[in-house]
Parts: sequence; structure tokens; C-alpha cells
Amino acid sequence: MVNDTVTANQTETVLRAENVSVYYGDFLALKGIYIDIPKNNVTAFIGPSGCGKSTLLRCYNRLNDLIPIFRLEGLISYHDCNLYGKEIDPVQVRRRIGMVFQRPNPFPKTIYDNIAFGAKINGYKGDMDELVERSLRQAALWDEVKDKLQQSGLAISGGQQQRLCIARAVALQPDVVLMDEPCSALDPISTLKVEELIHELKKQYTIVIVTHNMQQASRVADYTAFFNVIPTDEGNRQGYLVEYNRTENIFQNPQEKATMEYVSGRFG
Ligand SMILES: Nc1ncnc2c1ncn2[C@@H]1O[C@H](COP(=O)(O)OP(=O)(O)OP(=O)(O)O)[C@@H](O)[C@H]1O
Repeated sequence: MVNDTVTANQTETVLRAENVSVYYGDFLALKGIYIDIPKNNVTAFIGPSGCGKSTLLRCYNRLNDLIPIFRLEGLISYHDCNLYGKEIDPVQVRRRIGMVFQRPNPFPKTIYDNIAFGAKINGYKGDMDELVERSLRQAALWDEVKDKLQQSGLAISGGQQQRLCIARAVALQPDVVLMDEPCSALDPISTLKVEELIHELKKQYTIVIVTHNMQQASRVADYTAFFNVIPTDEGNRQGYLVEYNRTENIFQNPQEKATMEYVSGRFG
């Protein structure tokens, strides 16, 4: 593996994985991961299906805790604090580290309440109208929905729904936004809008995105991590990190043959 732990020059590390392995029951899905996620940058996870990209992403906001057979070894720290420490409340973690999923999943509520609901639950005491407008503006959706805030969040296009989900995530004023293939259900124009949005959002947030689309990784990501799978003697497929570096190095000057083959479309 190249670059055991890549640290972005002069950039603060927000999330650090040190020798992280993830099991589902007896199955070792992801082995020995070291990776630093730099603040206010976009980091992309790429690699073939089953290599553990989503697994690692979900470790960052403790979403895998909801899977009874999940087990993590090693250390994930968030601003130098053990994310899996006994004193850490996973609900607070998910507030600080938000997530946008593959399929847009607005609540079956009005556009306004899609933003206001989470904020209220989290005890937001400020001006709700102002928060709704600011969040929708941040998600580049305000102009399209400002006259229909009382309509259902499900009654807008898929691309708009995904930006609504991004608005809902940023309304909680997180520190990190995780995105698991956020454009895979979107048409090319909506995809472009979300990509432009990601560029804007990184000024304020640290972003980690899983994508199958290599052009997307090269367009949006400052850093790219390439994961791969190896078959084990027991007939399983184990995920590991092959190479992590600045995106231009991964795409134009990869150090590993497997990375070169993957980014040039020769496998995966
Ligand atoms: N809840 C689960 N229970 C058991 N095994 C799981 C679970 N979730 C994922 N796995 C297994 O862990 C491995 C990694 O899966 P993961 O979804 O993280 O890969 P991925 O790289 O994101 O794949 P894809 O690109 O297809 O989404 C796979 O072998 C998968 O079958």
C-alpha cells in the first residue's frame, strides 16, 4: 500500500483512521485502513463493488452501530477524540457528521418542515424562517422552491429532492458531510448541480464522497482514496486501501498498478 497515512500538507485532519478493520460477524470486510481526512477538502472513495467504501463512510458517523453483527477494530478519531469512546453519544456524532444517501430520501413533509423538523428536534432556538432560507440557499435550491415551501418535499424532482436532503443535512450545522453516491440516481444536469454545490460546500464543511463515477471523483475531489478487494483463502472478498493521494496524482500518476488499471477503466 502506498502512503500509509496521507496527511494533507498544512491542512488540519478532521477524521483519522488508524489500522481500522471492520467485521460483519466473522467476515472481515475491510482490513487495516490508515487514512486522514483533511478539513475543508473533498475526499473521494473509489473502487470496485464490495471493497468497503460505504462501510468506511458509515464508520465515520457510527451508522454501522445499528448493524448488530458489525465490529470495528483500530481507532477512528474525530478532531483527535476517539469516535468510538465510551463517553461519545452516537446521536451527537451524527449531528456533527451528517450524511446524504444514494437515493434522495426527503421526509414526507413540506419542504419547509424537511429543514425545520431536524432543527427543532435538536433544540434550535433561532429564527426558523431564516434557517430554512439559509439552508436552502446553501444547497442552491432556494430560487427553485421559495414559492412552494408548503408543498411536499416529495413533490419536486429527484435532483431537487437530493439538494433538499443536502439542505436538511447542512441545517444542522454539521462539521462534516458524508455523501454515499449522492448522484447515482440523478440525471446529468442534476448531477452537475450537485457537483457545483459540493465545490461551494467545501468552503464550510469537510466532505467525504463515495462515488462509482471516476469523472466525478476527478471533478469534485481534492483527495482520492482507491480501495480494492482481494479474495481470501476462505473464499471471501476482503477490502483494503490501495492508494490515497491528491486526486491529480491518483488519476495521472498512480503509484500502484491496480490503481492505474482501475482509473484507466481496465477493470472494476
Ligand atoms: N450489513 C451488512 N452485513 C453483512 N455484510 C455486509 C453488510 N454491509 C456490507 N457488507 C459486506 O461488506 C463488504 C463491503 O460492502 P460495502 O457496501 O461497504 O462496499 P462498497 O465498496 O461500498 O460496495 P458498492 O460499491 O457495491 O456499494 C461487502 O462484501 C458487503 O457484502
